[in-house]
Amino acid sequence: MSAELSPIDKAKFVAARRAADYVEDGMRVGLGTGSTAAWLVRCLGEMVREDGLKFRGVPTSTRTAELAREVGIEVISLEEAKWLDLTIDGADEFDGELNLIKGGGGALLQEKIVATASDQMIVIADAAKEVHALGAFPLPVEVVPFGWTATRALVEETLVSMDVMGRETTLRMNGSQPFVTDEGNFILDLHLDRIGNPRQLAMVLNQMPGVVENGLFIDICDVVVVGHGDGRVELRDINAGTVTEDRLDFVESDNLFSDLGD
Ligand SMILES: O=C(CO)[C@H](O)[C@H](O)COP(=O)(O)O
Repeated sequence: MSAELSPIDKAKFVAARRAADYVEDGMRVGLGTGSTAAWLVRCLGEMVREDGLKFRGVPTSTRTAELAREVGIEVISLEEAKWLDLTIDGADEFDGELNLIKGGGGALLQEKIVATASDQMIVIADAAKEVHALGAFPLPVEVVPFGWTATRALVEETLVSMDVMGRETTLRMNGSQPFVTDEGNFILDLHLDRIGNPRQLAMVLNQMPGVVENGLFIDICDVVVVGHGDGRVELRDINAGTVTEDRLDFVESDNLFSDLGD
């Protein structure tokens, strides 16, 4: 029941539920990864089953693909879709220009490919994800396993030369083994505190041998749907500014929210 969910889960839910309204019949939609994106996938599954919504989804991870199929969404590959009307995904941080850090769930590579193959990217996030400057959340960088220690050394040297604050770099682990992405790569997490020039850092990182992709999403996101634990939703549109809506009706909806909370 809704009362058992924490304010943060309610915030994620209302953001996801509001963003689901952007999906229309016939669309090809990129489906993000993470706990907020999982709420979205469940909401969309409900809309497919209960309201007859007809769309096809391109998942950004095996986890999301499994959940999407489970809830009744038609899943296709990006190759089949060719181009997407919309991608809806979570984020670890967003700033005032709607630039993002993503990859906390390790799916940044597929997420960036899918988002940039879309007419529009909508991010769903609880209000705690908003920052003045990106970088408090460790920046994920996907690297090929071959020579990863050399790649890490190069990344660290470059951060020093760019005078980026922080600079500690850790290999993401899954128990005693390195975490392996869906594409078979490793992830370095860059503990930077504050990124002064995210655009420059994103470009520099991607020029290094061994780096596959980084978690900075610059000029990719069009709208952030910000959820609050009391049911309020803010729409931050890169062109239209901020609109606030009271969506307690989502939280109080017995047949949707309470089912999803199980
Ligand atoms: O980038 C991501 C996965 O790679 C997620 O969108 C990000 O980590 C946010 O996750 P959550 O919604 O669980 O807070």
